[in-house]
Amino acid sequence: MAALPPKKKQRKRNPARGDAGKLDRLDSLRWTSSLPDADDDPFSAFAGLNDFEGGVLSLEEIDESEYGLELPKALQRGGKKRKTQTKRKREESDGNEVIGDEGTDGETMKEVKKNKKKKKKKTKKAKKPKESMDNEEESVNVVNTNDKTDVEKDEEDEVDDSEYHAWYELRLHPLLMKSISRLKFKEPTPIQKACIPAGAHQGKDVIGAAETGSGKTLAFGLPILQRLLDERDKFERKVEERGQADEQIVSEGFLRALIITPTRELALQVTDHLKQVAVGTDVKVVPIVGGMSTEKQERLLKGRPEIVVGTPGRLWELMSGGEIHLVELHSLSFFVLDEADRMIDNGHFQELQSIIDMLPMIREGHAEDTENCVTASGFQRKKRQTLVFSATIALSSDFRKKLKRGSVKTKQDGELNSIEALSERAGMRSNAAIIDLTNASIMANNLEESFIECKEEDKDAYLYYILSVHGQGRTIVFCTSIAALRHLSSLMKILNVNVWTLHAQMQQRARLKAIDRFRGSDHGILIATDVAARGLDIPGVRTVVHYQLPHSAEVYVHRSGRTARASADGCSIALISPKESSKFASLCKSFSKESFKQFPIEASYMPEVLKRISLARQIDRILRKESQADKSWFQRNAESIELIVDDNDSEDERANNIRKKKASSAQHKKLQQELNSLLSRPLQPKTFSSRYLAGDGISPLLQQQFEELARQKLDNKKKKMVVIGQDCVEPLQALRSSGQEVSMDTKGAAEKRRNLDNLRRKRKEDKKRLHDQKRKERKRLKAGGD
Ligand SMILES: Nc1ncnc2c1ncn2[C@@H]1O[C@H](COP(=O)(O)OP(=O)(O)OP(=O)(O)O)[C@@H](O)[C@H]1O
Repeated sequence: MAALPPKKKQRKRNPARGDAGKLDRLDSLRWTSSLPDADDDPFSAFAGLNDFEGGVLSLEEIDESEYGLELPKALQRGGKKRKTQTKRKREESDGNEVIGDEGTDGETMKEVKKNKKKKKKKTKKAKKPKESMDNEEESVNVVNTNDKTDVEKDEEDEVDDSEYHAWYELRLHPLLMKSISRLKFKEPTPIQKACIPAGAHQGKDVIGAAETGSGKTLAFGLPILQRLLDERDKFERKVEERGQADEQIVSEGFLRALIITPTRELALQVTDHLKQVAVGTDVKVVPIVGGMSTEKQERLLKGRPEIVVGTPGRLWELMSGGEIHLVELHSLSFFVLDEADRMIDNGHFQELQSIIDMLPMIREGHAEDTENCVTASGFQRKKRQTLVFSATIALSSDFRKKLKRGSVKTKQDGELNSIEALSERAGMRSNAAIIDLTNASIMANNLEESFIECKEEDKDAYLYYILSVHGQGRTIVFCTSIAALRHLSSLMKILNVNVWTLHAQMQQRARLKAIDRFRGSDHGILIATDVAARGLDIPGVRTVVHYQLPHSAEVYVHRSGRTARASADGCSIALISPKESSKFASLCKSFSKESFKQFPIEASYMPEVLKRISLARQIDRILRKESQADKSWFQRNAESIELIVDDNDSEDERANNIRKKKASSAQHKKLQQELNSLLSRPLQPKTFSSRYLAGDGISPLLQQQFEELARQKLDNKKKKMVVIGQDCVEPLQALRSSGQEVSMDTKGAAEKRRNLDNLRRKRKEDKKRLHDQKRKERKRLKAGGD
């Protein structure tokens, strides 16, 4: 085991330098005062709050091969030294001299083409010897061995380079351009366009804010890869010029970029995304997250990956244990906080703070302190860059000034309580590029938001309506508490609605499997807590349902942002109970929204929906009771095998329990039969008539469905009855065709909320006064008695 991490170095405040700029928006969106009381929420809303880093999980090993985390074979056998990459890299990069700052736009793409041809020839040649490749060669590249087939496949696809001209001005390395064209990203997204020059070519720190799904991962990922490839090429040129190979330095592989994300799933996704872009390069990307075996991760780190993506908990566990690759940070060139505000949000960022304190100190205008460095190359000793990204970052308007003065405030006990304090502590410089591309509403442009006002107890029915009438495309249903999630998933299963669940108390393997299965199902339904709110990038999510409102506007933004990603569209539906209405109004106020679309409900479906829900709830109750009864059965059996269990039931009580169980089983059977008969026929409006296709007061949606039905009936007279609504109209379409804009009385709601807060405060003060009075009285009586 390596030695403990070096002691924290004392930091100097950065001297003021550079232009002062102001960021005059992004006020905090929080509505913390509205945190619901436990009794506000039938599912005890706080149960799911502790989602950070996955909550309490057993560290069951996940199946590494399923997530591309397997170790190189040579390492599995005990860790052989990495073969020098320089030569191989040089072969691959032959003719790639026109790169980075030195290349011109046109030349960069020409190089890609030229290399493609060369590569084609080489791949053909290389194919045979591959089988006889020695183990050392295999160990060199975890990514490349798998990736070569991708590259080969890609090369067979003819890509019209002219389609990618929008990327030219970003002057990316030819190998990166190759990946971009393979991924068919025709042009950089605005945040990529803005961040890549600052991060990749000007070596600046960057704070980036842009809407969800806008490509922020590559906005920080491409600058990292660009700089690594650039440095490598320059180094190789130098070596060639000198005529001697100082390969020791480069081939040893220090940690160059440390990317921290708030959740494990996000870390794995970011790793995957970067690997896709790093195809064909030697750069290795490794995820370090909880839920995997620590030993295996340590072996993974023996491969000396240049980029590590991880969650704070596991990273700090390994760092504080002296894991050599993670504590040799003198060559670290990038420190990245993805979804940075989430790290602040949650009170448990002690580990993150400790990690930041391990980073070598940066003095403005100097290379970082490298007095303890052993072999860092001159190229690697450049300044470390700090990149901080999120869709919802709140910065004070004078943040840049504060950075210059070094006066960003931390809490009194030295805890980092803001993204600003965190950034400064990580070494952010005052000339950082602050790029805020969020619009006034912060929401993604292609997202249609809507709401349904309903009683708390009717939420299940409305959700069932959405899923069964409009069950098109993937849907994510967000709950605030795990209790609500469990209730919902059980109910939906009883109703034969196939759902997957994701929450922090699940084992890591199950969490990843749920995501994988959801990803693999075109009309899948995922019921999740806020552990899935941030960063998850699953294509084809058409609808997000907020079954319970989240505790902050930021979380609402991130949840909704699981749909309408990249250039796709999508819709969100918030189910609002009377108790949540003032919270919802605050939300509208946060986004300066004066009106909101009401999701159209075809009321004539509801009697049937409610009937099914009522049966399902009764069955659910019986099942719960039965599982309780099963526990006492278990206790009885435990006794028979001499297991000591607490059981004070008398014989009579036991007999009684068995009788009850039998009775409830019979009732269960009856209810299930009734439900099955309802479920066996399609859900249809009560007023539906197969003979008359018109009626007064029907909604545009129903009208549209009737017309569709009429068309189909005409087409094929023998055809069976068409199911209205099902498989017809997805939520976004229904919303667009018949959603009504409703103006929000944000002032009235704010007033109501203030009154409620005042009332609560007054009650609390009265209680305290009464308590004090009683205490004094007791004291006085006691003194009198003495
Ligand atoms: N230039 C591009 N052109 C087209 N698609 C892109 C481009 N860059 C990234 N994407 C794709 O857009 C999707 C969203 O990207 P990404 O996950 O990085 O968004 P994000 O801004 O980080 O979102 P969030 O804030 O929710 O975490 C991904 O599927 C990614 O592959």
